[in-house]
Amino acid sequence: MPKKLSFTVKLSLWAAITWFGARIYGFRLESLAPFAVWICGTWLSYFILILAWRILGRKWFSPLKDLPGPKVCSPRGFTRTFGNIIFQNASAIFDEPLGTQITNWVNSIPNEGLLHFHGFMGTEYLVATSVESLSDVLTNRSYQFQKTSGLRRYAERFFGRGIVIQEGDEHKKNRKSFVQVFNQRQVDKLKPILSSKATQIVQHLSKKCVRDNEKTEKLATIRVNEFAKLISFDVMGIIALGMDFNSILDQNLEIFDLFQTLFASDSLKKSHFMWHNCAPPWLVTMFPSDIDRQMEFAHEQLRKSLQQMIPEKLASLKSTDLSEEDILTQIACSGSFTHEEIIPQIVTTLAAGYESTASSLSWTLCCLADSPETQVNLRQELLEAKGAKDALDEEDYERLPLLNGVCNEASRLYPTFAMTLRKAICDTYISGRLVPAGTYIAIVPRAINRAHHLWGPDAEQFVPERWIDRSKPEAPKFNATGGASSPICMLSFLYGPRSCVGRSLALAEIRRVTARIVESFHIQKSGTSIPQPTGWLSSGPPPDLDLLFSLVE
Ligand code: HEM
Repeated sequence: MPKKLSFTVKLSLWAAITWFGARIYGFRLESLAPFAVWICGTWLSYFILILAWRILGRKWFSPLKDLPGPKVCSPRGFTRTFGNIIFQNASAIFDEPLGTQITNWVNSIPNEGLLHFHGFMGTEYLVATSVESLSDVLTNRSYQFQKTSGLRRYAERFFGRGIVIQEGDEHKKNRKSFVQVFNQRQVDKLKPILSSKATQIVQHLSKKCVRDNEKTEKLATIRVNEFAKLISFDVMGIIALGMDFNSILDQNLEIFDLFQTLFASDSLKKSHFMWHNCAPPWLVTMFPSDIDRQMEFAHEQLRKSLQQMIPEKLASLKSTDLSEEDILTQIACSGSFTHEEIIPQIVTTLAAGYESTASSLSWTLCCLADSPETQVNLRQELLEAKGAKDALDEEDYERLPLLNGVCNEASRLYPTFAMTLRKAICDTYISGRLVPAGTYIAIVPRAINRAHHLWGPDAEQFVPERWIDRSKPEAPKFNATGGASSPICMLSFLYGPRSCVGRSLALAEIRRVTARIVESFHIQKSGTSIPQPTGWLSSGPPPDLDLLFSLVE
């Protein structure tokens, strides 16, 4: 079967079908109604032929058809047979919570590193499930797999052309500059700023506890995801732009709302993205929705502010001799980008870091609320490390085994980017298997992070201990792979040349805020269990989830 029908072949096919349609329906017609029947009939024939070609052709002739995979699951609300033929397992791609079906397949279908399934109109998907297949997609041949055109179009329209959606040589070149901006020395310089922000958060929470409940227990109900977003917004302001928005103190909330409009990933955004992904671009442009307008407005406002800030930053730098640590300054001074290129890079970085860090922090606090024993042990670890000091040293946060275990385990169980898709741009190989160009590869951090064959039978439970090496009981230390055979088994930040450049920074922030909160508060659930993740691209706890914070005496 040919890999791709060229445009000329498609056009000839279309012309032939139209001609046949005309022969069948058209030549005997005299009025307008039959003419409409002719048009519809022609297109229906065309549609059925393409459908049969795409669905049955791919099913019968696919070189991947012998790979194990799931049976077709019936999409809800559609007549079984018709729905099955058209949609097949497409619901696995837009699942809620994202990646749940694929996680079940990975844990229930025996395979040797690759699962295979068909999606909408017979589109072929592979799921990489072993260290070898993941290494091929994410490191060895990473530039042969690109992000989907739907995602790139969407991100470019609303965030601009930043590193997250760049491919090939353009990505390689810009990645080098980003790696320099986010290097360890740079992150180390930002750590004291993160610590002082964490202190401010705790002071604010303490006041809230007293304010909310003066008479009885000092208890406050915190809408955890909302709260984490304010923290993340303030921290992104500091690290990306060099300014503290102080939204945690109710300042600059109008800029926070712009961030929310642009970057928040809720269920409305999911349908918005699905529409942008599935409908032809001209149709999307022709019928702009309210969300389109709001996001474009927010993007424009952010762009204008950045446009104003860049020359000011560069001018102030001449006098301060490059002492500022924020990403905007660093990118502006790297000399790798023009003024116009800096803006989309910054907006994309904000998009990549804002919601993801907020969700990871929320999940860490939720997991601790669900595991009171871990909370007590962690408080103990923090108290012992602090000893007679006023506060932990910066190195303590990176060293303490349970603190690191808790943060890594929460982010393993609840990866904020639960699934991402790639498309093979040429014929290539994964685990020695030929993969034809055009095949989609589902990289599913939720499934890999919870895979029993990689993490053991307790893969779906919260076990911070797996990250602690107790081979020397008197000196337990952090185990960077969590007991898995390779670091690639923990995919929350992905792996290889397209992995998260902000990983160290995000973890440094989460550690500091978590440690300061656990030192000062007991965290309790308000319901009976931890809820399921919600959201489109990044999955966080439901927006209305409350946690109860009470002051530690
Ligand atoms: C816990 C928080 C975070 C998580 C879970 C996370 C996760 C990820 C993941 C999974 C990717 C790869 C996306 C893909 O290719 O499909 C990514 C890319 C990226 N992240 Fe993060 N991220 C976090 C925080 C941050 C922060 C704080 C920043 C910056 C301040 C940041 C900047 C970036 C950038 C620039 C990329 C694009 C890298 C590239 O394409 O080469 N991230 N992140």
